[in-house]
Amino acid sequence: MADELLRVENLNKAYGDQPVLHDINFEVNTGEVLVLLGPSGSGKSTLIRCLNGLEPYQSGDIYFKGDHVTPSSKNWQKLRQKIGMVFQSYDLFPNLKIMDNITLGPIKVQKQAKNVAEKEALALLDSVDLADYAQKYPRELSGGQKQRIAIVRALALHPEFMLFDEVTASLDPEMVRGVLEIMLDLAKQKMTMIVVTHEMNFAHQIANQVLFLEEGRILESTPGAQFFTDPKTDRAKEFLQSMDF
Ligand SMILES: Nc1ncnc2c1ncn2[C@@H]1O[C@H](COP(=O)(O)OP(=O)(O)OP(=O)(O)O)[C@@H](O)[C@H]1O
Repeated sequence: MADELLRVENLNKAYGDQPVLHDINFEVNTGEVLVLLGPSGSGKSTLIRCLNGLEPYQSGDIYFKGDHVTPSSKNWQKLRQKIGMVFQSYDLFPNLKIMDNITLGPIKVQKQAKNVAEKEALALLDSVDLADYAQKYPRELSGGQKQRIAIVRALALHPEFMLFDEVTASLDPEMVRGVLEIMLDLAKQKMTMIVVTHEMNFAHQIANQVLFLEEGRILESTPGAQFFTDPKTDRAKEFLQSMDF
């Protein structure tokens, strides 16, 4: 397919002798948002971590823009540079100011000139209404602000797609909206994303495609618009009900 960005074929993953992902197959097209849903322990985080090379997997194939990538290969390094990842815990460096947290990667890894990296960081900070915080330390920010910085830090590396793993799960309710709005904006700008979330209204708004996992298997792969109005499986219906959707 012309605009296919990522394809996963028959991915299997076990922790020790406990299988956690079984024959996972899916693809994501450029500009699309794939939302992973499923009960706790169904394997969503593990799948995201396999895609980013944080977890080895036992078998299966991953293709990026049609190229086969394997964790031991050079092109895997290239793939990782194209991926922006944001986790539940923001992982900002506590001893670095916000500006330095954001520009560290662009300067050290991508060899950008400091003034160029800082100019872009300021523009990104401005886009999330945090330009005034450039010279502050992470401890001076709220959880929601830190998470917005974590997103900006990932964007500063010019990723071709973004992985978001429950980025609002540890935030106070009043902080959640600001972070989700940034993700909705990114979707409008056609950033390709894979998103794990427990926020069903947000998932409904953002998903082009939903993968519903249970016990490490994809029970359904359904267009977002349909999943939330007419899921294919009873398990997905029960799941949505359990999430008060
Ligand atoms: N590092 C690990 N070592 C061993 N087992 C693990 C490890 N990480 C996860 N698991 C197991 O793998 C399975 C899938 O976990 P995973 O965290 O991927 O689920 P999840 O769908 O993201 O759950 P949640 O919604 O609660 O975050 C679970 O049975 C979990 O206990």
